[in-house]
Amino acid sequence: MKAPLLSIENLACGYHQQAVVKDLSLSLAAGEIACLLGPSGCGKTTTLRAIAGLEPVTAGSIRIQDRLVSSHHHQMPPEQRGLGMVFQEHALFPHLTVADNVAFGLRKLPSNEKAKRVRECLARVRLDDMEARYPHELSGGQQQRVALARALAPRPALLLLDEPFASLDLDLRRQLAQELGDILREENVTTLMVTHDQEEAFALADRVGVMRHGNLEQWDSPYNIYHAPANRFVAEFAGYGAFLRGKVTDSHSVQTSLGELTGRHQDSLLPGTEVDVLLRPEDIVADETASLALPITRRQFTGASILYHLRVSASETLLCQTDSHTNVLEGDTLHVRLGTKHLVSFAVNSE
Ligand SMILES: Nc1ncnc2c1ncn2[C@@H]1O[C@H](COP(=O)(O)OP(=O)(O)OP(=O)(O)O)[C@@H](O)[C@H]1O
Repeated sequence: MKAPLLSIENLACGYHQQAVVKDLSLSLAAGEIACLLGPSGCGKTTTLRAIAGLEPVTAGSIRIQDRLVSSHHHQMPPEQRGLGMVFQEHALFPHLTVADNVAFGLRKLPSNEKAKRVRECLARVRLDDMEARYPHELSGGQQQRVALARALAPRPALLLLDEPFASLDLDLRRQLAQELGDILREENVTTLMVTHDQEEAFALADRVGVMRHGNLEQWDSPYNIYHAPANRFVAEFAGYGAFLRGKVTDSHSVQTSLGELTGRHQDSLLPGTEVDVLLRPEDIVADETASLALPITRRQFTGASILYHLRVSASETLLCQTDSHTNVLEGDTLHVRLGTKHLVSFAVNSE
């Protein structure tokens, strides 16, 4: 089997004797795009900084292209790791033009090749007409594109992006995130990116890592993170959803207050086990002919769809997503049926 481009084994690192990243292992194949997600302070940036060689490692190892770059006993300097980086506050050189900023990492190339690569990278990020401008003459989004072009120019083995669009407004962020996917795939550059935005991660990544308290809870495809979450934390963190209490009846069903839910269980749970079943908004289907009618406690109109919060009991609320023409108002009831295709259930009180 081909060696992964990035391989991290049992990584631990932190600050001032305090462990921030604990026993983290993952691998990334060449050309793959991966996103790290997780609540603020869970160690995403620290992981990226350790890969970049900016933080020492207290245990475990990091390999890039099968070369050991970090372990407790060995730390290769950042500039020898073959990385491109765009970090949150990654300032461009203010006294250099856009073209000179992008050319910065290409000092070893002959000048005609350098100029060609600069033009190519600026075209990739759609800034080909801005070569002569200075950073202060660009918008925030354009500056981030230049930072990306600069990081891509030397054809890094691995690109590390730490919330590159965090400072931009939501519309621009979404647009750039979409373009970023195209740019990365055209350049065929292996990428590890930190983001707060789960939708951005799902849209962009081949692989998503969900972190909590310095641990990597799951490293998987976006589909599996969403539909087969490893635990309750991942289920709640990645995407909308609600839990409904029930009791396992057999390998294909759970009895709940709303009737029997059927589908294959993700894990083997013994009959009689009390569980919380994860129901995503698309598992609850609005259907005027359905006999089940639940009161609407909240209605979130997003333009393309509406997310209804439906009261099941004092402690249970379900979410139902419909197209935005379903014009039922808060306080009314919505007729729904349960449309689960598989069961994601966690034993009550499980982590
Ligand atoms: N230079 C530092 N010195 C000491 N502690 C630090 C330092 N940098 C980060 N930390 C601490 O390490 C923990 C992890 O921080 P990190 O920046 O990796 O989190 P994160 O998941 O990237 O968070 P965010 O999403 O808010 O950027 C936090 O508790 C933070 O306070």
